[in-house]
Amino acid sequence: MYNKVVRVDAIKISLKEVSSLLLKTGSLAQWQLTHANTQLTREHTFKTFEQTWGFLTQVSMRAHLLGHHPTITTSYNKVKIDLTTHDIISEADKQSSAISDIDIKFAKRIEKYLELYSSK
Ligand SMILES: C[C@H](O)[C@H](O)[C@H]1CNC2=NC(N)=NC(=O)C2=N1
Repeated sequence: MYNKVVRVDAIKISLKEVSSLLLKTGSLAQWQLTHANTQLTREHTFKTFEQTWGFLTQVSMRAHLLGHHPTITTSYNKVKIDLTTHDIISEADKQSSAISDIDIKFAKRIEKYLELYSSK
């Protein structure tokens, strides 16, 4: 069981590394780089409303565990998830967010959850 909460610093991931994960052969092939390459976005359509909220419940519980909270947009059986790390100031243009190791870790976990649901 988890009996301690440890705060870890997010580590910025290079655009090159992120892009390699998004390739057709990459583990995040279904994700997109958005918002001027500061966010990872995944869209999915579920067969039913119940499946949608079963999935979102898993995501919300994991977000709470990680202390890392995606922006979630949902309508009936459609879900859009945006992941970014606000705690990193991107050197490029001092944007308020960038993609970190925690976003990659969470995105991979989300792919595992999605394997449990057949899409529409
Ligand atoms: C202090 C707090 O844990 C941090 O600000 C967390 C909160 N949740 C977060 N969620 C996301 N998506 N990005 C963050 O950088 C982030 N930071």
